[in-house]
Amino acid sequence: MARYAVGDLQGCHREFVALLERLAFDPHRDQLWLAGDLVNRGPGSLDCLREVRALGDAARVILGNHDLHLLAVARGGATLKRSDTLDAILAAADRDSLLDWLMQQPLAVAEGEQLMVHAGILPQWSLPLGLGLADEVRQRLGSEHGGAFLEQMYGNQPACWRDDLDGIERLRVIVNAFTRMRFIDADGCLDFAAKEGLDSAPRGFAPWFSYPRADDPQIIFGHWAALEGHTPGARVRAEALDTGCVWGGSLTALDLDSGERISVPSQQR
Ligand SMILES: Nc1ncnc2c1ncn2[C@@H]1O[C@H](COP(=O)(O)OP(=O)(O)OP(=O)(O)OP(=O)(O)OC[C@H]2O[C@@H](n3cnc4c(N)ncnc43)[C@H](O)[C@@H]2O)[C@@H](O)[C@H]1O
Repeated sequence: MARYAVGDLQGCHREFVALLERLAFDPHRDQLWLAGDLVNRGPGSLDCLREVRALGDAARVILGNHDLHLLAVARGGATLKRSDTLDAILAAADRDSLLDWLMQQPLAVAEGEQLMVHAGILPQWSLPLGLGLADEVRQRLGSEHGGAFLEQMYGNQPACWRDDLDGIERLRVIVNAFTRMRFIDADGCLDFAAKEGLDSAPRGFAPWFSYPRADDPQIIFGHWAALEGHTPGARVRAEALDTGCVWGGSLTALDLDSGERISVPSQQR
């Protein structure tokens, strides 16, 4: 059995198919972890959703900010943005079953010492605490209050985690850390403005992976395309897998057992 993790698809369906072929991926035998952002910005979001869901138990999926945006538009009253490419999903005959499936996905997946998250994990969250917090969001999304939560999810405040946060403020920090984080300060407060390379760090902020942790999981993440798969200065075991397929880069898989990276070139642009 082979186990692979793949970075952000963002609707890069042709590249996804090419990558699975390249891996000789067999869903009866192998396992595929997907680091979130299956959809948006690329042209094949609907096909990506269908393809991943069809993998059944062979796929382990987490939610990224764009997946949550799709859910917020479909079920939380949020509006589409001009750059969104989600119309085909919203108009699809199987829309509801796809969205029901997506809504059940977690914010984190862990096996042994390996953790997969979309954006990252705050350095002050141990692995068990982080998994518990991710589960709080999963339970809310999967509950009868899931739609109400999606209506309140957007927002940048509070920017800092506190153990005593509760209600929507608590859930919002959890969502933002797991799905939108790039730069944080020494107190673990999130910046939401800088999206590009490491030299775009605001004063007093640094990449989340440059802060040491008390434990040492291997942290597999996507989200940050400008890293181009690299984590210079990391003080944790971090594997950046968003190699910017939708921006003309490549789609990358990490062999979770050997550490080998396998990429196919983007066909976008
Ligand atoms: N709780 C919540 N609150 C608020 N919003 C929420 C939310 N939950 C979900 N959302 C939603 O999240 C969605 C995305 O928000 P945005 O704010 O538009 O997304 P983003 O940070 O740009 O994220 P993205 O995932 O696209 O980043 P990427 O690194 O690929 O691209 C980032 C930049 O990197 C650049 N880039 C890519 N490759 C690069 C490279 N090699 N070098 C330099 N720059 C590169 C790109 O040009 C791009 O500008 C929105 O629809 C929003 O509604």
